[in-house]
Amino acid sequence: METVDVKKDNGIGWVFLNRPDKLNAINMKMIQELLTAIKNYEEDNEVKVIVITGRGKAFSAGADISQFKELTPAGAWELARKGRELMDYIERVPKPTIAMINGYALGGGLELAMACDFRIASEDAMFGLPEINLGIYPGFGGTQRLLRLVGKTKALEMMMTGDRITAQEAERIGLLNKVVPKEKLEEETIKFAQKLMEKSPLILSILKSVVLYGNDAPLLDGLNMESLGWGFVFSTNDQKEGVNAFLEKRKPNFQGK
Ligand SMILES: CCCCC/C=C/C(=O)SCCNC(=O)CCNC(=O)[C@H](O)C(C)(C)COP(=O)(O)OP(=O)(O)OC[C@H]1O[C@@H](n2cnc3c(N)ncnc32)[C@H](O)[C@@H]1OP(=O)(O)O
Repeated sequence: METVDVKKDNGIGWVFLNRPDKLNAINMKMIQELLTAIKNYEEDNEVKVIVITGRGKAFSAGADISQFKELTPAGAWELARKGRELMDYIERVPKPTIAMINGYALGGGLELAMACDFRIASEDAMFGLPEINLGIYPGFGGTQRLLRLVGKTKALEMMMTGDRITAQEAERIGLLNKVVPKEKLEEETIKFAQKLMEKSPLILSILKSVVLYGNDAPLLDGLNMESLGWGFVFSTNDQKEGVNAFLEKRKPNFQGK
């Protein structure tokens, strides 16, 4: 692949945005290659957790602005649609996803990070949705995802001013799970991923789909989905293993079945 590279290591499927000289700006090629990488990891039983990060000094400085110059309305719609489809796919992939944010996460770069389940950032990372300064607005799902993550007040402030915020501020408003020293970013991300890998991948995927369903549904529908899923979990071996392990005072050995 040209714009993305991948590496499998101890249950983690790493995805590297790989246009460091352009601060990993996201073009159509990268959208396609990211989708391929995620789909491959979805099918790969050795991959339990997917981590997306950037090569170089940025996670991603957003959609590639150079492609906007000649964009027709139809082309803009296609780009927005393909980008959104990618973000929606990442959000719904039935494995935990982590954005490991190693620098700027701006515009479409932040939208990509927000499509992941978790965001871990180095303390010098910077965040923002500066699209408004280009006479546009977030189009990879950011208007909706930021709203749900941090609430209307901060979401509108970030989108309407285009101002950047620090990692500390991003953590304070609920955009990040964790901020860590730069030199510990990879180590802390791996630790977090390992914690997830100790759980049942099957139950994690059911849990994820229940939570995502509830994020977009009326409360009663979400609660019903929770109860149904909760019943379904009792048809799995991992539920039996979890309960037996507790009663037998040992660590569970989940098989994802
Ligand atoms: C249709 C669907 C759209 C979906 C909605 C999403 C929209 C977007 O994401 S719009 C883009 C939003 N992002 C930005 O506005 C950030 C733009 N970049 C910057 O402001 C700066 O690059 C910086 C503050 C992030 C870093 O500044 P600095 O350290 O001085 O680095 P350079 O500006 O010299 O950048 C190095 C190199 O990278 C190119 N580049 C950076 N960002 C982008 C980008 N978003 N698109 C295209 N190219 C980008 C920059 O032009 C430099 O390239 P060279 O000039 O060839 O060295």
